[in-house]
Amino acid sequence: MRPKAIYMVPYYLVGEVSCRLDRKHNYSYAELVNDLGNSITNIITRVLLRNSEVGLGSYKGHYPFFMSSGVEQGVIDFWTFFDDSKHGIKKVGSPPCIYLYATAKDNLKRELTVNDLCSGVADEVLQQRPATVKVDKSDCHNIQSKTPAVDDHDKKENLAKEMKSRIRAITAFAKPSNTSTDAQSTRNLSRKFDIDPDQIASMADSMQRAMKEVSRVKAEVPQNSPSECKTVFPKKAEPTCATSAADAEVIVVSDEKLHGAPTISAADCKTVAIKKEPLTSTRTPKTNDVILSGEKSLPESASTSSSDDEFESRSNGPLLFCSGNGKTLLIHRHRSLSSLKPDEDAPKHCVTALCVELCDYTVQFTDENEPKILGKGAYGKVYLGKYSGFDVAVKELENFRFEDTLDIFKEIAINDRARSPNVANLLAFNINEQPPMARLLLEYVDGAELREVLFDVKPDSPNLDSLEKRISTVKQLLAALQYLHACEPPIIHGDLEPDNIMITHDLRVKICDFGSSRYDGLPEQLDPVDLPNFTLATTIYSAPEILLYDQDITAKSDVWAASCVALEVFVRERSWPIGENPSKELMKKTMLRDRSLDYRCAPHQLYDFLEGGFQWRPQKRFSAEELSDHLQGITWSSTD
Ligand SMILES: Nc1ncnc2c1ncn2[C@@H]1O[C@H](COP(=O)(O)OP(=O)(O)OP(=O)(O)O)[C@@H](O)[C@H]1O
Repeated sequence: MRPKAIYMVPYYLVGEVSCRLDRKHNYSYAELVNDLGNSITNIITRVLLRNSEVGLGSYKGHYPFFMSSGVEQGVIDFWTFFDDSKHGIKKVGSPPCIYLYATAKDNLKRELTVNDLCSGVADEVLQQRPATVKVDKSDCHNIQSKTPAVDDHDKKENLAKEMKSRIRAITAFAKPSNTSTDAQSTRNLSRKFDIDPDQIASMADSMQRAMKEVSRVKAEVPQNSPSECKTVFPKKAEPTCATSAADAEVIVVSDEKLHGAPTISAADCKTVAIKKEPLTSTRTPKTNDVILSGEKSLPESASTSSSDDEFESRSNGPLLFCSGNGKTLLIHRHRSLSSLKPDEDAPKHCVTALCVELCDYTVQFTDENEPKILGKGAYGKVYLGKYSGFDVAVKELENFRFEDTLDIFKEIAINDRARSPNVANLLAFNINEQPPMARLLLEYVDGAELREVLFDVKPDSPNLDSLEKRISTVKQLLAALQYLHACEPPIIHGDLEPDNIMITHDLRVKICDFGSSRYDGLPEQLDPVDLPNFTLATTIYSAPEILLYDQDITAKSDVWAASCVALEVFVRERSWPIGENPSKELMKKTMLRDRSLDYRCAPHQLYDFLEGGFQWRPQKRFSAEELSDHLQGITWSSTD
């Protein structure tokens, strides 16, 4: 039997780094960080943390991805893991393998695959001085074709040995206990491996930090986590700003504070400093924002310091879940906070927060000992779960093909980024390749689908029995849409319909299911939706350009769908009178015949609003913002 060879290749560079998700889609580092980046970098980090014991030779997860161990101003340290026994080096290159695309300072641009790393091409590339090598991006592909296939077992073993010896040498050099990291030993190592001494010093520095992080994570990840990974969440995502978990009971720091402070002390934890910046359509989230969500908004009065006594006597459950920029925060229930009433109208403060906590969830069972199912979708079921005492929704996606993993990453990345009070926010996730299973832990929406609220009312469903409630529902829906479209890059939901919109018992709107979403305006090759197996669902909420002309979803097609939903909310009838699931052909025929929906049964004040939303040509159609403004401007009389 072949020995199970697991290699970890430390790979360092100073400069930009980008990664590509498959052969076709390149992501520059800037895009990685600013657009998909926060999510993707962190997703990968999280996957690895959750599915693996990180450290030399102990990767047990299924993803031959790299792990970012902290990004600081253009310097990224990461390791590449690949598991020879599971995927084989030959497998490298088939999606969803992540390629590393190294761009050292100045003009050195080379695409590196794991194959390259293994065969030494990476080292060659890295050894070339950025200033003296100018490689055009178009050359990237050549590297791959020039790279010899590493099929031969002995050859792989030799490469592995070589890699390991390098790792050992640099690791020994970088060990915190090694006091001989002087100029001489740097020179020795530099000669031995033919690497620039400055680079050696920076590698050693990175390595030291990385090793510290690895030991910390290793100590924190429970032993049984890799196989039973469903309950494991990362402890901490941002080593450079980290504090110890013990300090992390209540940490909400303002942007300024986080940026200015390399560490957060226990004293900071006792101070809840809220950055008072409400999220509006014009104020889209910034990279470091974390938007409070969860059970309660943190009321303004919480921004005062609390006494030590109170701090000590907090109870166990987290008060708020925050996540964003890879940092997930559980702010624990604090006596002084928990006694406060939730402030319905509190602005959704943007705060920067850090520290995530290792946490478990369990699925909740009915009296008949069956898991409580909240809903079903195309891929799997959504269960009611419990997480640190709080109800959560656990969306399980099963039996997807390995190639579908990218789609799932996309849903996760977008859901993670789409943080709004009117979105069912993503709290955590994990992905298992074998058996194929992805779990998204979402904020639980205690209510019902809008479809049920409108068309299948149950006695305990939230109800929209007054005009005021219906107006508020549509306003919230448009606010959510406006927010998504104002993100940078804009997020297109792509599947707005009453099944994917939930209404809580206190009549808050929460948009779910980002499975069909995409980022708008990214060039085609950057768009993760542009995958071979991606098909757009057409429903009675599809805009004409999608249904009739097979165009891509856009912000304007979301507006069409939202207008259909708005009409349904107001008239409590299906927008198109052709049943719930008409065939595509019937839909097309009806749309071509009628050209527009009949909205004469809606309140007359809404005619202009609906006309704006149902403009046939997307260019003429209102934006979510215009629609929202229009609705705000309508005056209703008491008899309406
Ligand atoms: N956060 C949540 N809280 C409560 N219920 C939820 C939540 N998320 C989803 N559900 C329920 O589960 C159902 C299916 O969820 P969702 O639409 O996200 O799954 P899906 O597999 O993506 O579905 P689709 O087939 O539409 O793609 C929803 O319609 C809703 O009833």
